[in-house]
Amino acid sequence: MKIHEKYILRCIELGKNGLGTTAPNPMVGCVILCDNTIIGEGFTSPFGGHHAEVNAINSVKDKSLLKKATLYVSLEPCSHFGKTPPCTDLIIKSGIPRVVIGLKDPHSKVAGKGIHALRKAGIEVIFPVLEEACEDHHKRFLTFHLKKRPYIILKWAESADGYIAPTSELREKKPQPFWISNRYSKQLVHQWRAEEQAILVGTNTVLEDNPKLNARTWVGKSPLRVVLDRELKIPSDYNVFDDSADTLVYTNSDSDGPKQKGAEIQTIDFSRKVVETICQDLHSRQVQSIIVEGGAQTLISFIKAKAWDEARIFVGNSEFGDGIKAPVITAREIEKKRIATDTLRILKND
Ligand SMILES: NC(=O)C1=CN([C@@H]2O[C@H](COP(=O)(O)OP(=O)(O)OC[C@H]3O[C@@H](n4cnc5c(N)ncnc54)[C@H](OP(=O)(O)O)[C@@H]3O)[C@@H](O)[C@H]2O)C=CC1
Ligand SMILES: Nc1c(N[C@@H]2O[C@H](COP(=O)(O)O)[C@@H](O)[C@H]2O)[nH]c(=O)[nH]c1=O
Ligand SMILES: [Zn+2]
Repeated sequence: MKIHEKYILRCIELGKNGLGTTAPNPMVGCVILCDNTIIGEGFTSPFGGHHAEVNAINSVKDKSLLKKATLYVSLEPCSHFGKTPPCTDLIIKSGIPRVVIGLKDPHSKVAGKGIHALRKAGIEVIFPVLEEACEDHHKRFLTFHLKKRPYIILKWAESADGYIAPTSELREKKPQPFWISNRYSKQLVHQWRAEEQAILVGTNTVLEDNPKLNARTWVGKSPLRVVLDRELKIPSDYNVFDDSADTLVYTNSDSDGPKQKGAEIQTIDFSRKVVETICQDLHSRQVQSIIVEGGAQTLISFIKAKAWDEARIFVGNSEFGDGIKAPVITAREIEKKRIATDTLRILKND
């Protein structure tokens, strides 16, 4: 591996520390190298805080070394005033002579302007380096800006014979999820929930499972719970309206419906292109990533609309024989691994 690639990879590793806290900012990583020694490192602080470049420069003890250092960063440094001043100004002021950038920023406020500002100041700029790996790392941010919708992760658990739920006779009367995957997978799902900004489920899933949809067995913020409820029939004492996370309800009903405590009720037209409408609305709310957790009808509507980027499928070891069929999906499998008794398959929609 070439030297620049090695340090851009390190930037990606550092950037991962920002997963779940930086959005709508990208989770950037930054390394400062002098005489083959790392003298500073940083990653994006939680939203509103410092960018990765600022944290990396601040971490350098002997600032005089910056005059002969190289700064590596996974995404083009910003050149505009957002919540914080432009990183390009700080890099130029610090006297760093060389900057290596993984990927150009697609954000209309940056898009090459950062590179231009650095070069104009006489800094040597090298880019792109490990562009594909940086694109993958910044997939949420890129999808949001380029496709004008959140990065969409479909997730479900299916039995060994391909069902997401058994027949209603097999289920208990009381609303609760019928578990297919094991408790290790369940905790992993809570980790995933803490990594994304929102989670969406269909009406039947809420009525039949009364799910909590939070990240209660993991550290971090629970996502915004997004619930489809065309006729506002979900009872207001259901778990999705508890105070463990915010909730947004998409409805077609202009009647007042039950008064869901604290939940935001958004009326949309359910008669056409529902998935596209939801994607647009979530984009306007600055939601950069969402997990769609089911049920089958909801997942299938996202698959049909080609509105998905990744599918994470747990396959359990029990067989149901009958029930609600899991969605059928064909895409490139990027990972397959065992989680105790479960198999986890991750597919990518290229
Ligand atoms: N194993 C697993 O991973 C999971 C299993 N499940 C199980 O799945 C079952 C529920 O699945 P399923 O019956 O398919 O129901 P869903 O949870 O997908 O809900 C379907 C309903 O949601 C509304 N809806 C969903 N998508 C759209 C859309 N694009 N446009 C308009 N309305 C939409 C409609 O309600 P309306 O008709 O009122 O307008 C529709 O009837 C439950 O038994 C649950 O336990 C659920 C999640 C995950
Ligand atoms: N049954 C099933 C899942 N079901 C999903 O999890 C939801 C319950 O979430 P919570 O109330 O927060 O625990 C449920 O409504 C459905 O969306 N998930 C899985 O990983 N494996 C499983 O076997
Ligand atoms: Zn910046």
